[in-house]
Amino acid sequence: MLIGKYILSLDQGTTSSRAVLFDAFGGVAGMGQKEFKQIYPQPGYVEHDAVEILQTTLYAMRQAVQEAGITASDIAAISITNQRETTVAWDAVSGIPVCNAIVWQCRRTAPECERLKASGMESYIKDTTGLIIDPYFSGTKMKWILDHVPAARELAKKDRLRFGTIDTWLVYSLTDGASYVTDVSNASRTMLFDIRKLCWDDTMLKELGIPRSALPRVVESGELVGMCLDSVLGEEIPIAGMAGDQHAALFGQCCFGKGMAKNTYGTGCFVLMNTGKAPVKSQNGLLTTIAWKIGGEVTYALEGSAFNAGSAIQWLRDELEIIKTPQEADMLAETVENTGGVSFVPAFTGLGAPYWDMYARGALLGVTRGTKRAHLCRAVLESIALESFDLVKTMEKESGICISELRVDGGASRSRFLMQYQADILNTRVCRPQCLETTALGSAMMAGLTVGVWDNLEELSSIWRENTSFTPNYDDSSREQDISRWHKAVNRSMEWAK
Ligand SMILES: Nc1ncnc2c1ncn2[C@@H]1O[C@H](COP(=O)(O)OP(=O)(O)O)[C@@H](O)[C@H]1O
Ligand SMILES: O=P(O)(O)OC[C@H](O)CO
Repeated sequence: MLIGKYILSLDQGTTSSRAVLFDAFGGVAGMGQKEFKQIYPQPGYVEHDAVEILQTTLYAMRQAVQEAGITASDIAAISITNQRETTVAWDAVSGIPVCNAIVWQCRRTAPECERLKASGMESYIKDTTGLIIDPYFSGTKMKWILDHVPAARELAKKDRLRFGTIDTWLVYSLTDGASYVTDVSNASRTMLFDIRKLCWDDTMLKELGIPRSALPRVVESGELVGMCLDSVLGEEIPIAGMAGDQHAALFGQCCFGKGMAKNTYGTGCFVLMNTGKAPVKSQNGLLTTIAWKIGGEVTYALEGSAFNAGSAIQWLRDELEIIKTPQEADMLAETVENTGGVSFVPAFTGLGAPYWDMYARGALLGVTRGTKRAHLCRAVLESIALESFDLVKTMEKESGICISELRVDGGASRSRFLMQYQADILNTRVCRPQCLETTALGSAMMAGLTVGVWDNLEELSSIWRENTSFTPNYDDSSREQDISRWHKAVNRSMEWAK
């Protein structure tokens, strides 16, 4: 352990850019955070401004360092973890994006996905990339940009177009174009990457018309990839770790052993299970993905993804304006004994695992004249636990492993009501660690291993500490009733936008 040095972990999420400064004991020495605009140009479309993502990241980095009262020379390395699949396209010469980033939640490429399904590519895509055909992944987003943004096509002709997920965009910008890289975990979310051979897949590139020159070099999750410019924090700092946020969270929860799983409650909910050194092909609507590659060794994971979770709480706050803060939803939910028969399905942008319905849309059912906002808040919070129930049960069925303890993190895991209901509905212990910035911590751990702040996984495991445990306290018949009503509601929401 290298005491006295810090890792600056950049966690670029769907709703905010964060920077967390960790010390060698995994303690948080400083933090910066800034929300940015969510752009909804039309129903089903979600965009971000990539320049705003960079600016908010720079702001958060400086804020974290200032809060800790340290200087750049105290920072051993920077690590990057990011919302995955969100796709940026830019000009290699100017470094300027050609359009807004297309966010992972965006449904605009549903027609292209229909075409891929009709062309009989489904099983090839599943075998090669581990993924299911859905607008979620970056490949069809890149094709959409090439098809609809004339500047992108022009740049592609001149070999000047650069595509990237957010990790790539940030490293490129922080190194002034010197490093054009992505890590294996992010690459495995593009639908263009062969997760066994660990290279871009020519068949998929050809199928979607993506030029090879417009894709980054693929690196390990813990690797020295470049130097962050001295103009950012006053001195050059090595960038030594990169991973998709859900993969970093699995690492930060110290799920190093086969069969260990976590659920992250951010904008969406993502259950990942470490499946060891070989990819497991899912028969039940889960994704096969690369967890990380460290020290030359690849670890694989199974993933269940739900697209909307914390975003439903934000919807109560920002669109319905019936709460002022997420905490208020929690408080209101506790004031009623149940939802009063109300069910909510947060399918704002379709349904992910295990349903994979790109045409599902949000549903609010069972509303009566007596329905109060407290019932609605409770129904929204319960829906997050119920969709996670589907993910966990599918994971158990697929892996044959019973998840006896669910490690949780992410913004919405702060909700006491949600965590207790999660334990109740799963009939499983839910365990929340001391550090809820698990994504940032996991990414810091990857970089820390690279630069020698930590020496091995055992040392990292000693950093992880449980903070709160939620034990199930619900009777079987109520549990069964809630689950069956949830599935009835999910069925009503399906294919709504078709
Ligand atoms: N105290 C809280 N109770 C419930 N939900 C919360 C609370 N604090 C934050 N959230 C939810 O957490 C989400 C943000 O979590 P975060 O992990 O930062 O997500 P992301 O990385 O997707 O931006 C928001 O959608 C918000 O609704
Ligand atoms: O921003 P988050 O934390 O909800 O994570 C988004 C996921 O990476 C999308 O795949």
